[in-house]
Amino acid sequence: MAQASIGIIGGSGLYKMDALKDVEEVQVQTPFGSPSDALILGTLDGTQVAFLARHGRNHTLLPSELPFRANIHAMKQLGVKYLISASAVGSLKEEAKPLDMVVPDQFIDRTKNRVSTFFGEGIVAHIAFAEPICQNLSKVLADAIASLNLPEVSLHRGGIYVCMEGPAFSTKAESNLYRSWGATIIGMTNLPEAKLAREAEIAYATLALVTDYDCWHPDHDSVTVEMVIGNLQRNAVNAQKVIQETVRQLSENPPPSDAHSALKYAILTQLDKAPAATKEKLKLLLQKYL
Ligand SMILES: CSC[C@H]1O[C@H](OP(=O)(O)O)[C@H](O)[C@@H]1O
Ligand SMILES: Nc1ncnc2[nH]cnc12
Repeated sequence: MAQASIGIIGGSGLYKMDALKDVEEVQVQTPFGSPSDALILGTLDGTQVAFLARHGRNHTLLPSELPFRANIHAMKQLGVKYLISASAVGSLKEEAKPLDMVVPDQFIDRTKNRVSTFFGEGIVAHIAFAEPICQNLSKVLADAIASLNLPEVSLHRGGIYVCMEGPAFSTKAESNLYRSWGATIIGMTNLPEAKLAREAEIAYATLALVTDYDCWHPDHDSVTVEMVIGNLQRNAVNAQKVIQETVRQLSENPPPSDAHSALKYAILTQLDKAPAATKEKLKLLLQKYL
């Protein structure tokens, strides 16, 4: 199978990368089922990347229905070491305006119904997640945004992404609660993905594209799908430029990442005593440690 060390997951409104060349669709099968869609392999300025539409290319999957494990496992099978997630988010702070870009560094988990580990069935692992997003990859991403000087787009380095279950948007009481916690943005997808990427020893960073002020702002209408997709489409060209520039910088100077050895001290179970079937299922993640 063709390989790519850089992966891109496109969220709501970002279902393809227009600048990809030499495109090849790959149907990847995993021990955790099928990914959200075929992965699209192609080159960006000569660098091989793998792209996946998180909700499927026709947006047919709810956040709670996303096959997060299959998506990350598929990226791992293709050799991905750096994963950039482009996602629509609501803003919980006045200064993060629609069309702005946030590169968050923390999460708060408000999901209820997500499987966010590859482990279990006889093999126990606890990854460190105090720093849930790779800071070195985030720096490359944020520097790429800054270097483009995009008109009318402010960059916010760092911030807390609240990951809610959905699919309904928040109540005003919830939105104000998250504001009182100091959170910056809200979405429904990035936290399980970041956990699984860490377990798969893939560096993960979020390019959060602000589409709305959720429902707390007295001077702005409450979020609707129309608002999210409308603003995302207005920003899609910028988002793709950012991804292209990030890929260019990563290919020239791939940074070290603690994520690349995340399982080193995380596995509790003595692997020589672990069930053979589970070892086989997790072979791709564990092979370094067997
Ligand atoms: C279409 S509005 C809500 C939807 O948009 C965000 O998706 P993604 O993170 O994949 O860009 C949000 O998380 C919800 O899934
Ligand atoms: N306000 C919001 N809440 C949750 N997910 C979102 N995605 C985009 N805007 C959002």
